[in-house]
Amino acid sequence: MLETRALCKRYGDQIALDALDLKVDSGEVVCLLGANGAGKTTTLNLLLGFLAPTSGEARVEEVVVQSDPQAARARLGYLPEVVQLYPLLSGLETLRYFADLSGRPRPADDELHRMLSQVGLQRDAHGRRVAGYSKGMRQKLGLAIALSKGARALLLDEPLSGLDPKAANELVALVRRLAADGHAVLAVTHDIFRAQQMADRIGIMRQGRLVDMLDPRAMSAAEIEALYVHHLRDVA
Ligand SMILES: Nc1ncnc2c1ncn2[C@@H]1O[C@H](COP(=O)(O)OP(=O)(O)OP(=O)(O)O)[C@@H](O)[C@H]1O
Repeated sequence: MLETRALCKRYGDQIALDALDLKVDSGEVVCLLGANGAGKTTTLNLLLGFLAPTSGEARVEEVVVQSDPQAARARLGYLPEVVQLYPLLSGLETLRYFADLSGRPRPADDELHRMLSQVGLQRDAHGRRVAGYSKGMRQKLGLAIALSKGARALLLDEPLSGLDPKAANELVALVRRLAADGHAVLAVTHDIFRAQQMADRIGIMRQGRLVDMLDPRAMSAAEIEALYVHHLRDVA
């Protein structure tokens, strides 16, 4: 569902992304770990069509992003690190607003309630103003917005940052449920422990390159961390 083929991004002499080959299938969660500047956000931005590649290509459900960025984006759900919401709207009104913005017929309120419940927002929160939502509730609402397009491919940028352990656990469980439903999820994170819980595969990036792909089912978080640190040391 998500694919990059020899994807490169250069800024002058600076290589932000170097020949990335990556595939995320339906039902799969892939987490990308990497130090600051490793190329993680560049990867997401190329898949979103926010950046043009220097060479190679990015595909969303076989649509080449650079050829048809609108069609590719229509197939993508994106959860940015900081979800921008209107504080005076309720969760339900927020979904109505984004549904209207999309230009597609707005789903009935029952369906919007179902989407909010699907991401774990309790019914009594649906009508409450977003201003009173916790960070975890905002992330869940952000995911509901992403899902309300019907997208099966999801990009998550630091989805767990700033969440307390309970909220982080809930979000991890939600991402696993979405994968079980057939979504393909690519998540960027610095959280090795949560990546181990959430991912089917963990990619380690360094200086624009994917230097390792780990199976978190076969490793403990401590073993993943040790390998990660080893890769970081290689640079120094
Ligand atoms: N507009 C730009 N002009 C020049 N260099 C850039 C630009 N955007 C990104 N870069 C460089 O590309 C490289 C990859 O950046 P990127 O933001 O993808 O890293 P990252 O892995 O997401 O880091 P972080 O964990 O800090 O978010 C970095 O060296 C960065 O300085």
